[in-house]
Amino acid sequence: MANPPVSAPLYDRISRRNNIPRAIELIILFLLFSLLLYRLLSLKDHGFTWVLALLCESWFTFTWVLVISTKWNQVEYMTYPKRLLQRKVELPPVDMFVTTADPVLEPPILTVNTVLSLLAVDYPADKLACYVSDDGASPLTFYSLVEASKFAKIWVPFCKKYNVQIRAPFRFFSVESISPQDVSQEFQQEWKKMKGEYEKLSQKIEDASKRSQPCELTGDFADFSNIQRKNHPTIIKVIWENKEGVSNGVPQHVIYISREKRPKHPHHFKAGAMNILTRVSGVITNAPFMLNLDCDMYVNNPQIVVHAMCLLLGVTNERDCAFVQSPQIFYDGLKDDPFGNQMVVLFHYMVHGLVGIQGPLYGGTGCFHRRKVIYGLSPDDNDITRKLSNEALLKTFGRSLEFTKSAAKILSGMKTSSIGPNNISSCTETANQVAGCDYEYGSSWGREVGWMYGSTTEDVLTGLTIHGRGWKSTFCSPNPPAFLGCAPPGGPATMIQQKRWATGLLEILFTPKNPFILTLNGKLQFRQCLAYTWVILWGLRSIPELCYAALSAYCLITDSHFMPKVGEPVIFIPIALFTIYNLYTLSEYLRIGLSTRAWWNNQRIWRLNTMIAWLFGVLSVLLKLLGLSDTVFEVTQKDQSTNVDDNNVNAGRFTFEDSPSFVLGTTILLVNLTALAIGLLRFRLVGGDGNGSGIGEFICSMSVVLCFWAFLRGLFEKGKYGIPSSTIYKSGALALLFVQLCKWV
Ligand SMILES: O=c1ccn([C@@H]2O[C@H](COP(=O)(O)OP(=O)(O)O[C@H]3O[C@H](CO)[C@@H](O)[C@H](O)[C@H]3O)[C@@H](O)[C@H]2O)c(=O)[nH]1
Ligand SMILES: [Mn+2]
Repeated sequence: MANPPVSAPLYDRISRRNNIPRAIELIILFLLFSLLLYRLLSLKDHGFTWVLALLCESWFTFTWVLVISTKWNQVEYMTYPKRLLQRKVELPPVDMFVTTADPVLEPPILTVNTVLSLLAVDYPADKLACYVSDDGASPLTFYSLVEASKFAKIWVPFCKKYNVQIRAPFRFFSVESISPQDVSQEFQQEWKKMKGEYEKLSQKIEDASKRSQPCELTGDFADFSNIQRKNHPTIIKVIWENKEGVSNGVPQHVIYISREKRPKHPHHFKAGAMNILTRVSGVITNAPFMLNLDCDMYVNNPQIVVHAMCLLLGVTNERDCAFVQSPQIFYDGLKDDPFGNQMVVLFHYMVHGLVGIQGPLYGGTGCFHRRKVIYGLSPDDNDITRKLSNEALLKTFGRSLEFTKSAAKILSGMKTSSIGPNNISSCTETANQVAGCDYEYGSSWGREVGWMYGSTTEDVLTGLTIHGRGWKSTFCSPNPPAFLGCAPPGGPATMIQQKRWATGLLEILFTPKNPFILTLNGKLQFRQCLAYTWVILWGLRSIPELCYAALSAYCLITDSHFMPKVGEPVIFIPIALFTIYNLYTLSEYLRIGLSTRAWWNNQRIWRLNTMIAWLFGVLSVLLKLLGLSDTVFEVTQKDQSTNVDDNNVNAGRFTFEDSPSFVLGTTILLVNLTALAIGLLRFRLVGGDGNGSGIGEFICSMSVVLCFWAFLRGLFEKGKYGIPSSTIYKSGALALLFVQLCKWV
């Protein structure tokens, strides 16, 4: 095949055809409106149940409008890295960031693998630097990285020589667990050697983690002695510095940062860590592009940096590409997604819909940023010079002259072709200064520049701010997938994560950067605003869903109804809605090759997430608004492999613990079980007179019970798969209370 001309585009933007889904979505909307109309017209003949049902259904309809708008034009990007390489242009430098926060919840071997996979990407090594932020201030993490960097010196050349695809060794050796047969003798030998070396490395880290200290805290480790995790000075360590230029294709620098922490200073969780990474790298390498990864997400496609560059460099107008987001895809996903945390469908339809509006949300990991965008630039900033005055720079970026100089370079678009000072130690003093916990006071960090503060989903807030300034973003989903991460392993961990998301998203509503303000006063597009609204109101959806679940139970208990009766022709509306909606969501799964089982699991788990985790999210935002407690970023537990547990047999099973979330869940289940029992008993004794509860209420309560199937099983199980008896007692009492209340009302 002839080479494409040098002017061939670096990417294509392709619209998906989705006329049939659109039509079905509109039918569902029509049915929803009909239901609302019916409620309104018959409101005066019914009591508060009707009003409550009307309110809930209005909210569902509102949500559905947001969904339709978001999914309307779905767009994909195709990138052509070969064309970029053919152009023989000089590729720009990239600073790569990794965040980790807790050596127990986030085993260092994971961080090590993420870093190794980054160091081995296919990109000119002299353009790359890697910075690791450790909010755990853990000597174990530092030790692991030091050991890993030694291994990197053989691992990176090995990957590049044989062009291996998976460059995170733990995956490479588990996917290809036996030495490959159909390859050269030489490769087989090196493969064995490499496997041995990697095993040594993991053993070292494993052993170190069992000791109270990984090694003696002297020399390079002295900074870690006598420190507390939440109270210590900045620790910056140059793990690896390539003074004599690049050798063996290993990137220039690997730098470890544990920012200063003091009990009285807010540290803003991950957003704070990202800002420190930005500033420290700013004074050292100051690359115009930055890639950020969570510690639990490794590079799965070594070409990804070049793919991203196709977009970042390929757009004719920079405003079309403030950042390049890759999808979150997870390795070792359990079959049929029992915890509903792989989010494949969400990404496939909703996110691609966003891609067709103003671009995907920033997802916190797997994202390439333009540094100048992070520095607060707008696409049509005309008065750059005003921003570049010394005074303005110091006010915005803080008191470090060196840093403001580096920021000025970025803002004025000065090219930095290769990176770094030749000697990092010359800038460690500045680096320490900008990593200090009082550095940001009086500056614009977290408000106008950098990662934004005020939400535990700093990613969405930061992306929203960028879109609000009029930038667009792009999506990069090459094959094989760019990055693979690990999903929370099990019931409680998923709940914690969902709760944090709902909290953080709702917090955004109460910041000056909420999507409505940014649409009115800023440059957020209207439909992008609707999409953001859909996301940030996740938590609030818990209330109508809970009311709806309670409503059907209430009706069964009191022999009343909130659905049309069987005799009425309008019963057709809810039945059609229920059927079409479920078939439609099922088809979304089947169309992308997922199973019916996966659909079923996801439908159920998302009801649980909504009713339980999101409600607690709403509560924590309420407590914050009332000034009673602040929201925190609870780090999710990571396992290297999600199915080491009990040899896979129990891998997908829900686990429980004694926490308010599970009390709520168990209560909902018990209430609906009781209601069904009461309803059935009455039906058998007195028969239906057509005025009390009917098929509609039964179906609703049955669906709730089906959604809470995991809890139903949990009632009868022991150990971690069983609901603790204390939880059952509390829920039982609450359920009884509910039944009594129903009778009194
Ligand atoms: O004080 C903190 C807390 C967390 N982290 C890091 O933040 C990342 C994400 O934390 P994790 O517990 O894995 O949360 P997830 O819910 O899995 O993260 C998703 O949601 C977050 C909040 O929306 C985003 O920041 C993440 O990128 C996105 O993957 C990890 O690398 C942590 O080490 C810090 O650096 N400092
Ligand atoms: Mn994570």
